[in-house]
Amino acid sequence: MIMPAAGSGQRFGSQSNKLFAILDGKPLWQHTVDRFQHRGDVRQIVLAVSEEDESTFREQIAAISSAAPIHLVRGGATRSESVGAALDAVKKFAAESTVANASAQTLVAIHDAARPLVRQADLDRVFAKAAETGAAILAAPVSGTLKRTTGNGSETVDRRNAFVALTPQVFAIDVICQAYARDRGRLATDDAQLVERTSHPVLLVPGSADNLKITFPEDLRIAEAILNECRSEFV
Ligand SMILES: Nc1ccn([C@@H]2O[C@H](COP(=O)(O)OP(=O)(O)OP(=O)(O)O)[C@@H](O)[C@H]2O)c(=O)n1
Ligand SMILES: C[C@](O)(CO)[C@H](O)COP(=O)(O)O
Repeated sequence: MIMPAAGSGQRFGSQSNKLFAILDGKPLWQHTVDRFQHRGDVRQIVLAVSEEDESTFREQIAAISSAAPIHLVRGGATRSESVGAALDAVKKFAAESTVANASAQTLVAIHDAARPLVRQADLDRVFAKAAETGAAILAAPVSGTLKRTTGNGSETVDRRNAFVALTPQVFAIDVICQAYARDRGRLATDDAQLVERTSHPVLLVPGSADNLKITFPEDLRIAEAILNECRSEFV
């Protein structure tokens, strides 16, 4: 598991990292880690964090029990740079693993630390599809009408076959490593975009729309309501 957690949370507007905001009694990032900690198919969690947040993450990690070891790496100025740094650590872990043929079997799941509400059923499906194809991501079908600005107004975008990418985005380790080796540093707002550039197909697995990314302050209140409403979906 790679969890990019080194953002500045500008749209959230708080003084500290939005991932330390309290959701249902504990920091937001810990809910996200919880979604993967107890699955049994996650061997390692690598959090990419900023220099200024590192000590706070270390303190909070020390205070929790974790089934899968949590490692910290220094994130970068963009989400892709943060993921690239974490990927270096995962490659080293896989190469040193005592599990027979670990590298070949290893899937790398990349999930925003700001998405605490991913459902176990969705995880089961995207992990299974990635194991089958080498590249699969959760994505939510577009339910509204899509518009795009034009020079003097707007136009409607055909929403058939249109999805909003979610996370986790799950890849065979050689697939994601080749993609990052080829395009690390080139602008990409998600990881699948880098894999698409290698012409490796990326399968979309329909995921729950409530797998929301905590971006704005109101998203935290929405997340609290969803968690209270259907807690059993997330354990
Ligand atoms: N340089 C960056 C930027 C983002 N992220 C992480 O990528 C995820 C998705 O990014 P986003 O929600 O955009 O977080 P921020 O970049 O912090 O938000 P903003 O764009 O509002 O500053 C978050 O878990 C964030 O911590 C990261 O690890 N490194
Ligand atoms: C990766 C992602 O969550 C997929 O929708 C999204 O692209 C992250 O974008 P952000 O601007 O870094 O939040």
